[in-house]
Amino acid sequence: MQFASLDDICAALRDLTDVDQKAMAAARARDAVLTKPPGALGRLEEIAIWYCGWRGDARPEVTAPQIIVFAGNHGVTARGVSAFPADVTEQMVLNFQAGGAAVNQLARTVGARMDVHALALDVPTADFTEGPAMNDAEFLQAVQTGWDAVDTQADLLVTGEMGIGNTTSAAAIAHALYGGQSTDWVGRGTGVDESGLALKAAVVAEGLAANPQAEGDGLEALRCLGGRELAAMAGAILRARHLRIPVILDGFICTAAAACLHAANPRALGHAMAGHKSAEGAHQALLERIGKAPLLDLGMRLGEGSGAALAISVVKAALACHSGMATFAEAGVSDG
Ligand SMILES: Cc1cc2ncn([C@H]3O[C@H](COP(=O)(O)O)[C@@H](O)[C@H]3O)c2cc1C
Ligand SMILES: O=C(O)c1cccnc1
Repeated sequence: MQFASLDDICAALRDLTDVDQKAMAAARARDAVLTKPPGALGRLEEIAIWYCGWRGDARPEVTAPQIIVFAGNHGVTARGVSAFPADVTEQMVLNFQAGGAAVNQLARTVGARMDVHALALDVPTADFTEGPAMNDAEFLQAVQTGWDAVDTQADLLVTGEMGIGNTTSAAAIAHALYGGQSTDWVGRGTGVDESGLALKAAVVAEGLAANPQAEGDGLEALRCLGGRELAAMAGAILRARHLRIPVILDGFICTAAAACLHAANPRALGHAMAGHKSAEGAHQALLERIGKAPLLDLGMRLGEGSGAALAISVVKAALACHSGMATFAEAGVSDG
């Protein structure tokens, strides 16, 4: 798929594959005869059945998870919204490539392949308090990068991001999609103080005033208030849907990108689970808006795909139990 216009993205959001009901029913039937009291594996059972449905296989394993980290720079950093300088985006890309970031260690721990895509780091997006962050061509190219980055052979996908200033971008998207006050959606990000938080809220309000077309419109919110790495995450999540690859969402920024797809089509995130609840203040509220309950709550607030990377181990474990356990009949255990 080549995205030549915003209409092409709308079409990809409309024509969605769906879960395989037969595989899901078979998985549910298998779950009911495994050697455990009914429901005793809690959410692991729900995860396994959901995964089987998307993979079209009643007894799969997770063997090829992929983590993709997208990086982009944000013009809005000129407003002083981050505790760190914008140069850190590129420096962290080098760190990812050298294997030194937190997400590298988590990827290795859970046996995931990791790819890094730096998107035009030398061309930051426009400051969204002055108009759209990206023009159509820039936006389409970023979405395309995400779409193309997904390994068609992957069986689980995590999208992560690096982009100094992007918690402000994510807050602006949430505010555009769900209203309320800008103060409802801003958080500490890399660690701004009280006055930094107030500045972020003012910048988010200005961003919405400068981009009224973003209000309630998923793709316009992503183009006008997002960044290249957010657009790429959305492109990758949408591609995964077309390939029936289940997705684990990461923290506040990843969830904001995903929420843009959800706003465009409420069915768009059926193949996605929330990996964790970030300590970024508004993440829980954002997850509620897209109807997702997080798997983990470890006080993490890093981004990079780190929380979702860790949650790969939960999904792997759920499928190891579902596909590896003996049934009552096989094990000769009385089924009550
Ligand atoms: C060394 C370092 C590594 C990171 N890895 C992810 N982020 C996270 O922090 C940034 C968002 O916070 P803000 O909006 O306050 O700039 C993003 O790049 C996010 O991925 C990092 C931030 C830093 C400083
Ligand atoms: O929730 C996140 O992903 C997050 C929070 C703060 C800073 N960076 C990322």
